Amino acid sequence: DPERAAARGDTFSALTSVARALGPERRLLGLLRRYLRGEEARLRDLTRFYDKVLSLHEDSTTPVANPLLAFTLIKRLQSDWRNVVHSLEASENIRALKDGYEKVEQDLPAFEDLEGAARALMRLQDVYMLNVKGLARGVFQRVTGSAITDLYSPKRLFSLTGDDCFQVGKVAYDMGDYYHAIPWLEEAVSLFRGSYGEWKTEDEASLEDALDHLAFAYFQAGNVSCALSLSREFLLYSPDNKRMARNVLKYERLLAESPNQVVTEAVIQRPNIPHLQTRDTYEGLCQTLGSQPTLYQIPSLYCSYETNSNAYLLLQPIRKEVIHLEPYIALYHDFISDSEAQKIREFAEPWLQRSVVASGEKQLQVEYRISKSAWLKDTVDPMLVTLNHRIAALTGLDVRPPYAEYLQVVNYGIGGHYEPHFDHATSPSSPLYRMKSGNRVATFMIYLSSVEAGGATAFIYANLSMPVVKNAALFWWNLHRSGEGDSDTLHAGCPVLVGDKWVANKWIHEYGQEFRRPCSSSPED
Ligand SMILES: O=C(O)CCC(=O)C(=O)O
Ligand SMILES: [Fe+2]
Repeated sequence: DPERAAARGDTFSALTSVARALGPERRLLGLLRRYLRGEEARLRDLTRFYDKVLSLHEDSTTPVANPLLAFTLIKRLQSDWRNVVHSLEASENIRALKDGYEKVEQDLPAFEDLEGAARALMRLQDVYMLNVKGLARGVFQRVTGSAITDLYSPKRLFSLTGDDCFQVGKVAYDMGDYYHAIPWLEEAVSLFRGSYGEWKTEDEASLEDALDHLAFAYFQAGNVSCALSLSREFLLYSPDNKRMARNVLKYERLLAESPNQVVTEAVIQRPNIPHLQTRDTYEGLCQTLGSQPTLYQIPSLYCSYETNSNAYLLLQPIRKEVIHLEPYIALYHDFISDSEAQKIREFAEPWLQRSVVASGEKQLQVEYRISKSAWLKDTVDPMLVTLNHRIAALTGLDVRPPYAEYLQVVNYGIGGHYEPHFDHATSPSSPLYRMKSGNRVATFMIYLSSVEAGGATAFIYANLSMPVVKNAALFWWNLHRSGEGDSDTLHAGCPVLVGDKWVANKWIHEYGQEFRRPCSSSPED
């Protein structure tokens, strides 16, 4: 049933699924409201009984002289107090809350979602060079040396609690990633210190937990002196903890054996995923958000109204901006209308599934592509046929099946991204060839939404990144005229910092285009 909520563990990978998780939370709010009302009424009634009995005791006249008062004293002690003490009201209230929770439970995000969301925060921290302290305070600032740049200014600051930061740090800690664990646990410790003694029912962790994890993370990262001072602080709060006492002795011994440990603070390397050789270039492009002014000074790049001598386009020309020449990349402004974009998002929504990438003959879910996607056949709505005509008119290419794929609609998740990749197949066993219409000669990608920050489309070797332009479409050739893949088309969808990013891909294949894009034996074309 496509209308069902996202599969458990798959909430974080599309913002529309995250938004859908507001539903179960609203139900939980309703349950808690009823519970609170019930408990308030119960406590009000108990207070009334308490006040009534207390006032009898505070009365200066001897209460037992009056037979009515004497009777009620006996009755209270024989019956009223028992009813008060053994009241089932409290457990009935909590039972209703728990039963309600159990009904909602199957629709709640799973632990994998928490992990995915935590990793998203760390990704944003890395790619946009955000500092954790700022993030925890709710600001999105890039800090490089002494320069601070606001990447996004929220209308209302939303800050994280010590327990929130602890959970992010814990995800990194459990993966042995102390590079990320340390700043998040540092923040957790500092926030917990600031609110020590304030009990919060919803918290999973305490100052002691944060100190314990941070001390061990520092030890693992080679910083014994920090490990030692945090462990000592832990013992102030839990002096009876034998394990921590042993750790303190161990750290003291280590420092006595090699005292230079005190000064040489080990520098921890950020964990690097080996598949990404181009990380620095890629992240640089994501940060500059497409502001490459030199680009627009090249005279061969131009703006024009594309008509292609096509009757449709003569009536309604579309503004084309050539962004780059080798590889050729063009942006078509206002390719679709707001309502068309909205309709496409709505058609796709019920069918969205975690995006996959081709790996050999297989399709895999991977950390380097965080989104959900759906394929929309042209039969879903006549509007999609109109869209194909428009693409064909603009590009001069045949986009009728099987010369092009169905429209792939993509919704990115929290910190959603698609790391540098090629759209065309680079292996002869790729599932792309199942269509029997050759490789993906061109990409026509439509921006179906705007984003508040991040989410640019970066072309690694062309050294440019295209900020999301709502309703615009980006076109590029993936293959040289020879049919050879153009390695300069390596591109990526940068992590979405703030916003709900949607794109739609129309991948156009080689076959069917023979007379529209004549081939060439020159590898440069
Ligand atoms: O989202 C983007 O900006 C790029 C998406 C992309 O490259 C893809 O879906 O293949
Ligand atoms: Fe792509």
